[in-house]
Amino acid sequence: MATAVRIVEVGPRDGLQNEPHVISTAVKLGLIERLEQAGLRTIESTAFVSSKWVPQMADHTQVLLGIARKPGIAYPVLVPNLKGFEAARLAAAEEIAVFGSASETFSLKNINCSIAESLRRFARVLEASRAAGIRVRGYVSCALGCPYEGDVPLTKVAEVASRMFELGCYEVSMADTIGVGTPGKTKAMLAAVADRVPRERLAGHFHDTYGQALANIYAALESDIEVFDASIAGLGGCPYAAGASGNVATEDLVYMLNGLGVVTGVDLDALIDAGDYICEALSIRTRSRTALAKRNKRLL
Ligand SMILES: CC(=O)SCCNC(=O)CCNC(=O)[C@H](O)C(C)(C)COP(=O)(O)OP(=O)(O)OC[C@H]1O[C@@H](n2cnc3c(N)ncnc32)[C@H](O)[C@@H]1OP(=O)(O)O
Ligand SMILES: CC(=O)CC(=O)O
Repeated sequence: MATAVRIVEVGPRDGLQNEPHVISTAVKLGLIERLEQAGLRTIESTAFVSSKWVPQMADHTQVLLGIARKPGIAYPVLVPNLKGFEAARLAAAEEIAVFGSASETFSLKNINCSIAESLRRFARVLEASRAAGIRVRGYVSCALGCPYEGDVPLTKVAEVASRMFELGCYEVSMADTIGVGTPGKTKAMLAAVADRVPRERLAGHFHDTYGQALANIYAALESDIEVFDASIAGLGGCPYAAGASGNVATEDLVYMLNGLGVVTGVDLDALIDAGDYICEALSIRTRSRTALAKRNKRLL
């Protein structure tokens, strides 16, 4: 099992894209700053998608240009196509993430095109990124199930992941978009994908709908995965996956990894402060069990 894990914080993007309460650019920037202060070194900051589809990300350019960037910290942004790439490049993006799906129906609902067409779009984005010196991460949504199709064949999951890797994504994050996976299914999915993509180039992205996210991450750790996406306060969800809950809370992931003696470089107390900040701005209660325990019960 890994002795150190890299956490990709997706709160400012995944965490906020589905919140009915649209928050200001200034608060988003305040959140990113607090996440940096907590020690996170990869912070997915916004999405260059259509503001008609996802109004919560409409201020993407102001967010990316507004970050007081620190050396050693990556601020990837979601990009679905060349139009998004151009806008991200003009906002001086240094890293982007393309996002495909293993389910045909989810691809159509989420990005309005087939899987094959999405891969053609990503090929063009990766070519332009190479020319511009921009790093590209990849996502495969519905790796453990689809809200429209149910089970997704592992051959399809592995095929899409390997295509994204071959196109030049430096890392491919395998996403349980609707949080239906269990540890056994997680291991089987990772084994199928690892036949085609080196394990050290894979990451895990787990939503917590059925309360399985940490268990799935533990299974992924046992499968030699060393990079995990997480969202502050357990925020998150996708507008095209109704009923799915937030991502694994970053606070809960750090608490578990601390207990395992796995190094993350993240300070739990500072992380909980960042969670308080965004929950107050959204007028919601945190979904992190660790933050609740520390704040409400004053344990430890
Ligand atoms: C699992 C997850 O959580 S993934 C994250 C959540 N999902 C998302 O963010 C995806 C949201 N989806 C989208 O933004 C859209 O489906 C897109 C941009 C990917 C494609 O949309 P389409 O309507 O098929 O794009 P199309 O190329 O036909 O253009 C239609 C309009 O969108 C605009 N558009 C296309 N791409 C972009 C973009 N990247 N950014 C902003 N606007 C865009 C076009 O200019 C056009 O605008 P108009 O209607 O004013 O003329
Ligand atoms: C891009 C993502 O956010 C991945 C997913 O949850 O499917």
